[in-house]
Amino acid sequence: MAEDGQRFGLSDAELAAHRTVFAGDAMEGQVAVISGGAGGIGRAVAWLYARMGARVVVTGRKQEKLDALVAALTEAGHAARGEVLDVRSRESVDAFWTRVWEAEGRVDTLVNSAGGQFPQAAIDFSPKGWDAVINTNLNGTWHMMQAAAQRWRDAGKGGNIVNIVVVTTHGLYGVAHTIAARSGVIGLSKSVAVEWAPLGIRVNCVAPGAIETEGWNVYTEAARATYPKTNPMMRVGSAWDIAEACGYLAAPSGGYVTGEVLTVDGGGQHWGETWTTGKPDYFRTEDKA
Ligand SMILES: CCCCCCC/C=C/C(=O)SCCNC(=O)CCNC(=O)[C@H](O)C(C)(C)COP(=O)(O)OP(=O)(O)OC[C@H]1O[C@@H](n2cnc3c(N)ncnc32)[C@H](O)[C@@H]1OP(=O)(O)O
Ligand SMILES: NC(=O)C1=CN([C@@H]2O[C@H](COP(=O)(O)OP(=O)(O)OC[C@H]3O[C@@H](n4cnc5c(N)ncnc54)[C@H](OP(=O)(O)O)[C@@H]3O)[C@@H](O)[C@H]2O)C=CC1
Repeated sequence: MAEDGQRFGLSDAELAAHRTVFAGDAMEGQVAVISGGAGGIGRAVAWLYARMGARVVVTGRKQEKLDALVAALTEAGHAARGEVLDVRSRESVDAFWTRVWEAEGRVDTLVNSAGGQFPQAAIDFSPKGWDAVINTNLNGTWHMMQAAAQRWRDAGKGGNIVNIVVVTTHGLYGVAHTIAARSGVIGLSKSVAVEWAPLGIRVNCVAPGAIETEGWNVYTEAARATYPKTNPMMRVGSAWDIAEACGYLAAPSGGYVTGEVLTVDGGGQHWGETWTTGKPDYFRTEDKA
């Protein structure tokens, strides 16, 4: 957590009222599972999907965060429940999917938003730190994807998966572990989009740019202050920007889209610099002219 313990992102009240282009029945009668569902992006997805008519099942490691979100959604008249789940444990993931299927009778959409990393020069990564990031972001995402796909195959009915990743088109300084993990998720998603098409399963990724959420507490204030300048729009995005991309992919609007990476970064992959650990002198070419 940052020294200042600052709060970032949208509140439940804001997410409940945020303007949306999606119809209130776009996901009517459907069930959506959202890992990391009480985090900044996952929470926005949960609110949007609930407002589109879906029953939402949110998971994460912290019971109190899930309870608060479920209470807010329920109070607003939406169907929601939360379950503690560490996506790194394959055993827990399988047990979770068995319970959800028994309780809900179906799942239509899985959004993998559980994830994260810490900023550090790659040369200093400890084996434990590397494993934490790879196990959470690559293995955890895979556990959820495969467990969902197996249930869809066994039920003879498809579904769709949205994996929240990171923009991997160029080196992102200070987070090489996560670029390795997310590149794996993107490659995996493209491969299984093909393998699982006969099962009626679509698999896509959303790659956010700098999106203001509580997850930003892991970065220094100085690094965060540069995030608006990482893209040609010269501003950060909100979790709602990512939620609406997930809405497009899960609803019938995304019905002919699979194996795709939808980048929502204000154009940051085309212009801009991101320095999660600060810009080293070596790269300050403007001072060396
Ligand atoms: C295109 C432009 C975009 C730019 C924006 C920035 C890019 C991305 C931003 C985001 O994604 S923000 C939202 C995501 N949220 C987070 O990242 C939250 C913080 N991260 C996590 O919680 C990660 O999931 C985690 C770090 C993998 C958590 O895993 P775990 O719970 O197992 O962690 P720990 O037990 O705390 O640590 C395990 C191990 O990892 C090493 N380590 C952890 N933190 C640091 C650190 N700050 N510095 C160095 N090393 C760290 C360390 O080895 C830990 O072991 P111990 O030393 O504690 O024994
Ligand atoms: N915000 C941004 O600028 C960007 C975000 N992203 C990615 O988007 C995703 C969501 O990030 P965001 O919402 O911003 O971050 P948050 O930190 O707010 O949310 C991440 C959530 O993931 C959950 N989580 C972490 N590890 C595990 C685990 N092992 N098992 C289950 N749940 C876990 C946490 O739940 P709990 O606290 O309960 O453990 C947390 O609620 C992440 O993958 C992130 O890296 C990508 C690019 C930019």
